[in-house]
Amino acid sequence: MSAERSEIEQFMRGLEHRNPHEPEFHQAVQEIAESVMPWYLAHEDYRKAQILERVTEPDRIISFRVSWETDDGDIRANRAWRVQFSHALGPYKGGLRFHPTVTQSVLKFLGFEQIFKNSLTGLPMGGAKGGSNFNPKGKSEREVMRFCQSLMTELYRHIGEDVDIPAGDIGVGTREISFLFGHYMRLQNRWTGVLTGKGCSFGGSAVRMEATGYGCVYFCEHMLNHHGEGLEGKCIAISGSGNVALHAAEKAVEKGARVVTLSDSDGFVYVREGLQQEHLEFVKDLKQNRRGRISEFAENYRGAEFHEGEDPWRVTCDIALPCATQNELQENDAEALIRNGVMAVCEGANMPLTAGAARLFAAHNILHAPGKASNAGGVAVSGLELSQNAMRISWSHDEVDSLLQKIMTEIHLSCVQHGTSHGRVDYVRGANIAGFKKVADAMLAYGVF
Ligand SMILES: NC(=O)C1=CN([C@@H]2O[C@H](COP(=O)(O)OP(=O)(O)OC[C@H]3O[C@@H](n4cnc5c(N)ncnc54)[C@H](O)[C@@H]3O)[C@@H](O)[C@H]2O)C=CC1
Ligand SMILES: O=C(O)CCC(=O)C(=O)O
Repeated sequence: MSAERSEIEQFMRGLEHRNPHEPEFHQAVQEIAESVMPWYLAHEDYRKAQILERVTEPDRIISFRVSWETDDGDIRANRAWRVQFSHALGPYKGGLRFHPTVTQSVLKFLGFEQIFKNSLTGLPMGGAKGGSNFNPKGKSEREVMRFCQSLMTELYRHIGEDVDIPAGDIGVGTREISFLFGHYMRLQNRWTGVLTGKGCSFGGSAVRMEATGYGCVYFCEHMLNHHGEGLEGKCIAISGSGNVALHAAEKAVEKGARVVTLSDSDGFVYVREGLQQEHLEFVKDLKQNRRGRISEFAENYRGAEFHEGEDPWRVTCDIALPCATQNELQENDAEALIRNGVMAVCEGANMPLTAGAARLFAAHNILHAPGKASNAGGVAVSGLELSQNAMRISWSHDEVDSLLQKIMTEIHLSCVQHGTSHGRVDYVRGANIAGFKKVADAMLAYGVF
């Protein structure tokens, strides 16, 4: 066994022992450890300062009960967390997720990834994530409002514009951010940019809603261009039908690609001719306002097929954009995509590939952009929202979009710079080393911290 391999195994054994029953967190750390270990071992100062051991231990985890009342007057209790992982590069920053699958392990993996993603944006932001096992599906507007207000009644003590600035994620969109923000103001009696993803008429930034999906397509285009290819005419399979999936689809269609799928947890829709803007508007209204299922799209449009209980990875495509959730694309899905000729996989979601699927793509030289690089556009525009709030100004759509494009270009360059060997770019390694190095240097500069 090589020295590197045995260091990784020894490090992971210790981490698993200290953090039992947290498989998602182990997976996210293992990916970073595999990428950075050779470089880490070559730098005695980082090793001596125990950077890897310290950066995998959250600064703190706040866990609390959220009690709320249903419309029928019944009392419910959920569990919520805020994982403040690292503020080495700036105030804690990262979304809130409301979904029944939320656990401490899921939020630790997301908070950990957020440290390096935020580092890649070049903006001064640390890494955090939070959320609750609350399921918004089937809840009335008033129930969601009462839940958000109860959650903020505890969370407000732990956040602040220079301390920790939450935002949205799965199950938390503009509606939820508005309820949370309104309640924060009531509790604190002051207006401050303590959350991002706010409505544009009350301190939100232009393009924040679109930024993750648009940024993912900008990154994908750079990755293709760098390898002598382009987006125009490419067939794209997208999973999910939420904020990230729909805006990725919108930008890809605008750039002349043929987007053939969208999905939710019930199944996927397939449109051979490619989705049009009119279809995307229908799904936006369906998901954001009517809160319906993707199958309703197929019921309303001839030529759209609904595949119940399946994910979209068996359709023939050039590019796959997984934009739903973690570990949604597994080894057998990767095999099917490779068999069908996929050339690039660009992650809109956080850690949507299992480790086995990622290994298969690497072994077949398929271009693979990890979420911490390709979906960083969302948090980057959140960073720009913070700047606008601090300056009490609003930038136009075009101003923010051009800054977003610039940031995605820089992130792509960082991946190329740190991930190229023998003429091939390993985007996973490049993103991990580029993101990690800045955090490690800051920790070193702070001394014992
Ligand atoms: N909203 C943002 O700005 C950012 C989001 N992300 C990531 O993108 C992904 C999607 O987030 P959003 O679009 O914001 O959330 P959303 O709540 O708007 O949409 C989530 C989508 O994923 C699907 N989904 C969720 N759980 C699923 C499951 N178990 N099986 C199949 N489908 C499932 C839902 O049906 C929905 O279509 C997540 O991984 C999130 O962490 C990453 C960066 C920023
Ligand atoms: O905008 C933000 O602060 C966080 C976005 C997020 O949660 C993510 O990048 O996964």
